[in-house]
Amino acid sequence: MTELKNCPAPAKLNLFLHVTGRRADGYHLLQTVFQLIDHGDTLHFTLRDDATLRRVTDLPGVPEESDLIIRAARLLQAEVLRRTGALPHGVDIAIDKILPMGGGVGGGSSDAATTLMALNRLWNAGLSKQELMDLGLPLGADIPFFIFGETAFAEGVGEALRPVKTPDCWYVVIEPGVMVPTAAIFGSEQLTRDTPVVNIADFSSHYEQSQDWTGFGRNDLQQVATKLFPPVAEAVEWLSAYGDARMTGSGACVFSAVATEADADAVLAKVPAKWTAWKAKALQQHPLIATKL
Ligand SMILES: C[C@@](CO)(OP(=O)(O)O)[C@H](O)COP(=O)(O)OP(=O)(O)OC[C@H]1O[C@@H](n2ccc(N)nc2=O)[C@H](O)[C@@H]1O
Ligand SMILES: Nc1ncnc2c1ncn2[C@@H]1O[C@H](COP(=O)(O)OP(=O)(O)O)[C@@H](O)[C@H]1O
Repeated sequence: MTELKNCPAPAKLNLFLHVTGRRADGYHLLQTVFQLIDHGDTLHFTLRDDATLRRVTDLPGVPEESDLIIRAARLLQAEVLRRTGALPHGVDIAIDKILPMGGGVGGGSSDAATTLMALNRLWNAGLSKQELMDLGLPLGADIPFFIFGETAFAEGVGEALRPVKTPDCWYVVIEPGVMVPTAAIFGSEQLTRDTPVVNIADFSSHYEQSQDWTGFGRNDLQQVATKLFPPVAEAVEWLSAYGDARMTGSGACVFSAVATEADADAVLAKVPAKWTAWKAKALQQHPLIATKL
């Protein structure tokens, strides 16, 4: 095999996100549910004759060397060299980028996760799922989740994962048009860091009992993000007229659950033209799992 085309890198939504404490190194302890959705980037990998790793698509604002795709590929290439004593082939990586950057939908992390899974296969590197997750974690806390490959209840900084069943619904997602820097949100003095710990059963029973689409818990990062970035507050306020609108991750995207695709279309038809908005269906599994990558 010399190429892998059309590899999906789906987005995630944080259905709730609680900050429950802080580690000694300053990183925040979280509880969250990562929901996979059927909207994302697409990556294409072609082996090269030399050992060079290249991104062949321009991504404005993200230099090739700092792209998480290239950084992930480099990490795996070094790991293969360490294990086998031989440097694997280089690769050209093209990306159809549709996910907003700094949107809280995990685009960069998902791109990196798909890269690790695809190159593990192309290079016959033979790393286990857990080994790939461990390799990806230093690049970004969301990367292990995308490799885990199932909608999950997460703890720690997001790396302690358990599969969880979530509603089989649709989501309307609004991009408020700003990029929210994650560090600024976690670094804010206004952030509350003491939300009581919940159980996975609390989350599951919420959806068994609720008759509407009100979400479980809340996003503790939302209050800080909406104060610092008024367009996020505006999007939450607008979408709240149609359901329980909340921010995903550290923002900026805002989402609301609806029962059907037709319900999503009805809301999308009313979204003000100044915002980009889209619909997505909840997924229980990463689409790459079905292709046995
Ligand atoms: C908030 C979440 C929720 O899924 O996702 P996004 O909204 O970014 O997609 C993640 O926890 C994002 O984790 P990660 O992707 O590692 O964040 P980065 O952008 O690398 O972190 C930038 C900075 O935020 C702080 N940070 C990040 C994560 C965390 N649990 N505690 C922190 O204090 C650290 O200071 C870190 O240096
Ligand atoms: N392949 C990539 N796609 C998107 N962003 C990337 C990528 N590689 C590096 N980045 C950097 O990571 C930052 C966070 O991007 P992203 O993961 O899309 O947002 P979020 O973490 O809010 O979901 C971006 O601002 C960008 O500078």
